[in-house]
Parts: sequence; C-alpha cells; structure tokens
Amino acid sequence: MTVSTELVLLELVNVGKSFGGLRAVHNVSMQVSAGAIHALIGPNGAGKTTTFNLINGIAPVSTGKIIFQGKDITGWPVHKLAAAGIARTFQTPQLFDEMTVIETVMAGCHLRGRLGPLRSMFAFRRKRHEEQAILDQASNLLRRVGLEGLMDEKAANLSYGHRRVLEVARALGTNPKLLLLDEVAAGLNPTETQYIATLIRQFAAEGMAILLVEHDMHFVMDMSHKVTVLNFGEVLAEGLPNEVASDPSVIEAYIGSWED
Ligand SMILES: Nc1ncnc2c1ncn2[C@@H]1O[C@H](COP(=O)(O)OP(=O)(O)OP(=O)(O)O)[C@@H](O)[C@H]1O
Repeated sequence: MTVSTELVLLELVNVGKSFGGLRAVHNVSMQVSAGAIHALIGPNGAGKTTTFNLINGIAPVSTGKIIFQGKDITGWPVHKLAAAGIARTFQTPQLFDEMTVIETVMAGCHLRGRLGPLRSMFAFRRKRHEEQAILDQASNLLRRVGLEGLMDEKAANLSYGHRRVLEVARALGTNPKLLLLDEVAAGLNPTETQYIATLIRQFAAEGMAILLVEHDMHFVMDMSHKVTVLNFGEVLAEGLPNEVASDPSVIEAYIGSWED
C-alpha cells in the first residue's frame, strides 16, 4: 500500500524529551505526510505517548524541533497548535459525562470561534449566527461518524465504542489537518474496530494525516501506509508495515519486552 500524496505535513527533527535523568524520547526524527495513515508503535514505555504529547504541545520538547506545514512550531501551546490544525484523542476517552453528544462536539468546534470574549459582548447578533454555525457543523460531524441518532444522549450513557467515536468527532471539530489517535481501537470489539478503521481510511482519503499509536498489530498492519517503531525512546525502524514486521531488530525488541 502506498500513499499517493507525498506532501510532508509534520516533521520531527532530532526531538528529545527528558524527565529528570530519564530520556523518554531521544533524537527522534520522522516525517508524516498528508493523506497518510502512519503508525507509531513500540513496546511499553518506548516513548509513544510522550511523542504525542510533544507534537500537540502538552509537554515541551527538551531538544530538537517540530515543523508543521513548513513552520517551526516548537514550543507552541496546545490551543495554538489546535488552531493550526493538530488534533488529538487520548488513550482513555476524556469526555464530560454530563454533556450531551451534540454539546461535546460543539465544545470541540468552539475552539475555532473567531470572537474573543470582549468583542462577543458587543456582537450579540454575530455571536448568535456563529453559534448556529457551530451547531450545524457539530451536527454534520455527528452524521459523518454515524452518531446523529444519539445527539441528545448524555456521554455517560454511551457504549464504550460510541464514546471512542464521539471523542474522534470532537477532535474533528477543529477541522484538523493532522489527527493523533492514541490507542483508538483499544477495548473495541471486532465490529467497532472495523467501523473506526473505515472512518480513519475516509479521513486519510480526504487528505488528513493520521498518526496513530496502537498496540493491536493486526489493526496497524492492516491500516498503515507507514510504520515507525520506537524502542527506549529512539527510532528503531521505519518503513512499510511488512518491512518493519519482518525486521529482526523489531522482532527482538518486542520479544525482549515480553520477556521482561
Ligand atoms: N510525566 C512523566 N514523568 C516521568 N516519566 C515519564 C513521564 N511520562 C512518561 N514517562 C516515562 O517515559 C517513558 C516513556 O513513556 P511513554 O508513556 O511515552 O511510553 P509509551 O510508549 O507510550 O508506553 P505505553 O505503550 O505503555 O503507553 C517511560 O519510561 C515512562 O515511565
């Protein structure tokens, strides 16, 4: 499987992150292309989630730089990165149980609202118009992911699979160019996994770059155009799924991690 678009959207250049004396991520360089489904894999503690945290600004890099759409975004805060087009879901869905499905997605869309708080006070009509636009956008996103029938349901009442899909819909509210999915298939049954795989393929086909951290190797091998393997915070291997799966150093890293 190859990606036709070779436009590099995100580039990590010698990126590192230390926590005290621990080098969680060290000298990582990688490129993620528009329209690509790119998997970041590796044994437990390899530095995958930390890498996500660096890309979306939750944690500052210790060394190196991050380039997005040709711009150096190193050190940008989360909200600025979100506005620039980087969205993310978490290992455990981070939803407010009391919010309804439509409110949840609207909250994600709000990030893009153009009015600051002071201007909003003097711009009631424009604000109403903007809120209607956000409602329309959220409804469209829910239709897109197939949750439109659950719009008024509280997040707390959703099945685990629906919560995962809702988190993805909320992330789409910022109209991202790059979507980071942290173990989006974890805990899903095979039907739900297939469903979310189809959604991800659709997003990529529309030009979105998908970077996913995933432990389910069938999912990774089936979905990905490119795989980067981390081990002890460093890039161990990179390439097509079948290339990395047969790479002796990758096999050894995984076997080593099982023996620990
Ligand atoms: N906030 C933190 N403070 C100190 N150490 C941390 C912190 N976050 C991560 N680490 C350490 O950094 C290393 C990489 O952790 P990380 O969570 O990025 O790995 P991972 O590949 O995502 O693992 P898993 O597959 O188990 O989720 C680990 O040794 C972890 O204990």
